[in-house]
Amino acid sequence: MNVFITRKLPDELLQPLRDAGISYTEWTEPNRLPQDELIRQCKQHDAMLSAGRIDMNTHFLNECSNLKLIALMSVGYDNIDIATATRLGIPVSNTPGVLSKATAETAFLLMIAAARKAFYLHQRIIQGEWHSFDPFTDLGIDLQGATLGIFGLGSIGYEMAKRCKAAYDMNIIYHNRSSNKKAEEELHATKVSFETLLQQSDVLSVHAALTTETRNKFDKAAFSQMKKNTIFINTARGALHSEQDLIKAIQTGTIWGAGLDVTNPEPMDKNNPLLFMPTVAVLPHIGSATVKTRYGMARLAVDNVIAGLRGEQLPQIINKEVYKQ
Ligand SMILES: NC(=O)C1=CN([C@@H]2O[C@H](COP(=O)(O)OP(=O)(O)OC[C@H]3O[C@@H](n4cnc5c(N)ncnc54)[C@H](O)[C@@H]3O)[C@@H](O)[C@H]2O)C=CC1
Ligand SMILES: O=C(O)C(=O)CO
Repeated sequence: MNVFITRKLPDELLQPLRDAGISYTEWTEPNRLPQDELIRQCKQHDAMLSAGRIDMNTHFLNECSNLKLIALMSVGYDNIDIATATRLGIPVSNTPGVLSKATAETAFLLMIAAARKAFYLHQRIIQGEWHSFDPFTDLGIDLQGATLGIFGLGSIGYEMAKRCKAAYDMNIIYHNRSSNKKAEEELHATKVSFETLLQQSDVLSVHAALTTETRNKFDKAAFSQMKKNTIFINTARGALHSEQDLIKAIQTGTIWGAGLDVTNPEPMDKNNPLLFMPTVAVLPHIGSATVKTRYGMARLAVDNVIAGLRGEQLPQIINKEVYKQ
């Protein structure tokens, strides 16, 4: 039994594979894995461990229907055609939970950075402009007691809400498909309509998966309903917001600013106007990038590979239906 791993992982994380008698090939090149090479590799392997965002479209899956499983090292699975994987009988797993705290901390960091223009001021210092800051006009905004609106109150949204409540006693409102009783009881969170979320949030933090329903959810119409002081945070997926509409909303003062860990496309162009706006903070999709979290994700992915190659049900299966066919 063997597995193709799309990126080099620390050797100690692969010991369980060796112990289980599973051999592996890692993609060690610094450049991104081209799809024809991915297909060539996957045709020669029984499983694939996807460490990094790779487009697993219908063509790829049809070509690689030999795979006994695909283990993603991410919680999001918008980059794989799950319906086709299911039709072909390929179980797909992800890594929920282990990355929730680290990703929420990234959202929290971006919120403060945008509120206090931190990334912009850092750039000014590098440019030798320590005194560029006007102490009466270049001020930030306070977060104490502000209203935090969460779009998609699942695992990461809950951790973000918990941090905002503890640090700033923020009032929590959320819009979700179902009620989150834990957040309502512990954080006094209130479920609201999408319109109320837009109209009442001082900070609006996006934590829902990218689906056909959520794509472009935050567009001109949405930004125009927000408050002038709203900070828009997105650590979910860049395609949930319209970048052009966000740029206009900030340039025209419709909203205050934004904190983005995800963009569309990734990487973001180095001349993107968002990178030069005082009230915007951008990070290169590092939500889960801490040692403990990344190791936890890799361990879960490896456990899924071992279970799948032993013919067992994957511990973190996305497409359970695959076992019912
Ligand atoms: N920036 C980063 O590095 C990371 C980004 N992510 C992104 O964060 C997303 C969320 O992750 P988790 O919190 O673990 O997922 P989750 O499944 O625990 O939470 C997502 C929540 O969004 C809700 N939701 C989905 N569609 C909705 C809609 N149309 N309207 C309202 N609510 C909706 C769901 O009901 C659920 O409660 C992932 O799908 C991924 O795209 C996840 C980890 C790291
Ligand atoms: O897990 C995810 O969905 C990510 O975006 C990367 O950790």
